[in-house]
Amino acid sequence: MTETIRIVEVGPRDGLQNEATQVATATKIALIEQLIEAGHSTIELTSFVSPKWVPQMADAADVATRFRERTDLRLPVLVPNLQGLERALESGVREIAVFTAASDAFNRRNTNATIDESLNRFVPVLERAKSDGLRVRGYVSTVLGCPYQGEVPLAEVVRVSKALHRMGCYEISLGDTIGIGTPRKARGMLRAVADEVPLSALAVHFHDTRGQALANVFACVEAGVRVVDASVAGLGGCPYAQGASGNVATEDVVYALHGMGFNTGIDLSRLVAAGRFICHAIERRNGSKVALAWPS
Ligand SMILES: CC(C)(COP(=O)([O-])OP(=O)([O-])OC[C@H]1O[C@@H](n2cnc3c(N)ncnc32)[C@H](O)[C@@H]1OP(=O)([O-])[O-])[C@@H](O)C(=O)NCCC(=O)NCCSC(=O)C[C@@](C)(O)CC(=O)[O-]
Repeated sequence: MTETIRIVEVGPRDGLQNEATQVATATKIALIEQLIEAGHSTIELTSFVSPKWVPQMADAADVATRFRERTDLRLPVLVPNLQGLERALESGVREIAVFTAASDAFNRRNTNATIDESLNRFVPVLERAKSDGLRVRGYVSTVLGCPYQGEVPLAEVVRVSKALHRMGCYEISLGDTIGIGTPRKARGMLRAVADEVPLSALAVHFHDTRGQALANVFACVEAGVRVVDASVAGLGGCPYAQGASGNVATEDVVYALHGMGFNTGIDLSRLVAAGRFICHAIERRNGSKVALAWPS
C-alpha cells in the first residue's frame, strides 16, 4: 500500500507574513481556495498575533472567517496568547498552533518572552483550547541554530518539544528557522527528539536559506517523519530572523515525495498554478524549481 505523507501548507501564513507590501485579503483567500482545490488537507490560514508586531496578518479574522464552514479540512492558525485564542475562536477556528523556540534570544525577539515564559503563557491557552474542543499544534523554532545566539543545544530542542507535547500539543513542528541545518544534523536532531516524543507526533519545518531544505526533508523522511511543512512557491521568511528565506517549496517537496512513491493527495499541476497565481499577484520570484520547469 502507498504510504502517505501529510503536507502542512504554511504559505498563506509563514509565506506571506513578511511581505513588506500589504497583500489584499481577497488575494490571500483566493490563494487558499486554490490550495484547497489542489488537494491540500492541512493549510495554516493566518496568525492571530499582535498586528503591531506583524501588520501583514492584521486581517486574520477576515481570512479565517471565510473558511469557518470547511470542517472537512484542518485549517490551523497561529496563536501567541489568550488574546489571540479569543480572536481565533470568534472566527470559528478549530485548530491553533502555539509557537516558541529552543533559543531564548530568538524567542525574546519573536514574542517578547523567554522560552519558559512562553510555555507558561501557553498553559491557559491549551486549557481553554481543550475545553473548546480545539486541536493544538506546537512549533519549536531555531532547532538547528539561532540568528542571535548561534549554536542551540540539542538538549534544549528536546526539552521544549517534550514540554509542548506534555502540555497537550498533538504535533510538534521542528523549525530550522534560518535554514542553517544540513541533512545529517537535521536527522540527528529529529532522532534525538523522537527518543522523547513519539515520531508520529513530529513534523519538520525547513527554511531554504542555504539551499538545504529539500535535502533535510529527505533525510528526515528517511528517518521516518510523515508530516512535512512547506510553503507554496517557497514563499516566506520570518520577520524576526534576519535573512531567513522562505520555507522549502511545496511543489518541490511534492514532486520529490511522489517520485519516492509516497502519496500526498496533492495535484501537482494545480499546486503549480496556485504558486504562479500568488507570485504574479505579489510580484515575487517563484522559489520552486519544479514550478519553473513546469510547462506553462
Ligand atoms: C506575543 C506578542 C503578542 C507579545 O507582544 P507584547 O508587546 O509583549 O504583548 P502585550 O501583551 O504587552 O500587548 C501589547 C499590545 O499588543 C496587543 N496584543 C497582544 N496580543 C495580541 C494578539 N494576540 N492579537 C492582537 N493584539 C494583541 C495588546 O492588546 C497590546 O495592545 P495595546 O494595548 O498596545 O494597543 C507579540 O510579540 C507577537 O504578536 N509576536 C508574534 C511574532 C510573530 O508572529 N512572528 C512570526 C511567527 S513565528 C514564525 O514565523 C516561526 C515559525 C512558526 O514559522 C517556525 C519557524 O520557522 O521557526
